[in-house]
Amino acid sequence: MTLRIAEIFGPTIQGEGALIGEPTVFVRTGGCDYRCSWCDSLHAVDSAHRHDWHPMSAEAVWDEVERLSGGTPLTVSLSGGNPAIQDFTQVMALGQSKGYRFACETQGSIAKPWFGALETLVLSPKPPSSGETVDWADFEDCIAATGAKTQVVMKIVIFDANDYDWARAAAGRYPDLPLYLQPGNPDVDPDLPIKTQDSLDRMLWLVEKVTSDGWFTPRILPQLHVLLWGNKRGV
Ligand SMILES: C[S@@+](CC[C@H](N)C(=O)[O-])C[C@H]1O[C@@H](n2cnc3c(N)ncnc32)[C@H](O)[C@@H]1O
Ligand SMILES: Nc1nc2[nH]cc(C(=O)O)c2c(=O)[nH]1
Ligand code: SF4
Ligand SMILES: [Mg+2]
Repeated sequence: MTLRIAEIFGPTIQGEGALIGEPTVFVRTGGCDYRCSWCDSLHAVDSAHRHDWHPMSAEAVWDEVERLSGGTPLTVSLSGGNPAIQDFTQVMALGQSKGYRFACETQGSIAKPWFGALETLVLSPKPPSSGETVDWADFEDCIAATGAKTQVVMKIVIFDANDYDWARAAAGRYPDLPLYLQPGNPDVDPDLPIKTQDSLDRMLWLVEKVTSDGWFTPRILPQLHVLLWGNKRGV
């Protein structure tokens, strides 16, 4: 079984959501069934970049994760693109036999049996500003594919008031899923610096909106890696 890999990098810290701050190695797959207008990882989505994606065996992926982590077990973050297009059964079996844990970031459009072996499944349904439309039946198939030990969380990116209203309705559908809100980053060019004050202003806007509405369910977090490194790749 060959995997299409855009990049493997780390150790870094998880910059988003439930596991923020946790040391991790990222495995980023190539290819996505979505085309979000504001995607910050187009190098792993757009087929114009497919020549930079590497076909790798599960063993080769695992060897690289082990090398980067110096053989010390940590949480491996599967992201992309949409990692759910591919089959991580073997990579996870190799890692878990050595005490590594696995988290996966996906939009929730494709369910896979290997979700059942994940420690953490981060579902990030896409709000209207993305230009995509969520199929909630597919989303629920993803939840149903997880196992008893899998922590399932929802992380929603918010660019504007319309996204915010949409997130409230989406959260209402899944009251049992821990919810994380993350302000959208409109400046995703890896060659340009981010506007830090603008990022903080978007974060503040979101915090003030949630608190003034008395909506006390979500946690609001920035993309910590973007604040630290901007849009640099491989961190
Ligand atoms: C690049 S995606 C890859 C995984 C999967 N395709 C997904 O969207 O969940 C990883 C995370 O980055 C978020 N993201 C992508 N572009 C973003 C942006 N411009 N600002 C904030 N978050 C963004 C996504 O919503 C997702 O939670
Ligand atoms: N440090 C760091 N944290 C992240 N959390 C989600 C990421 C992603 O692109 O999936 C990401 C990433 O690319 N880097
Ligand atoms: S689903 Fe994720 S990887 Fe795919 S285009 Fe949207 S943000 Fe990018
Ligand atoms: Mg990212």
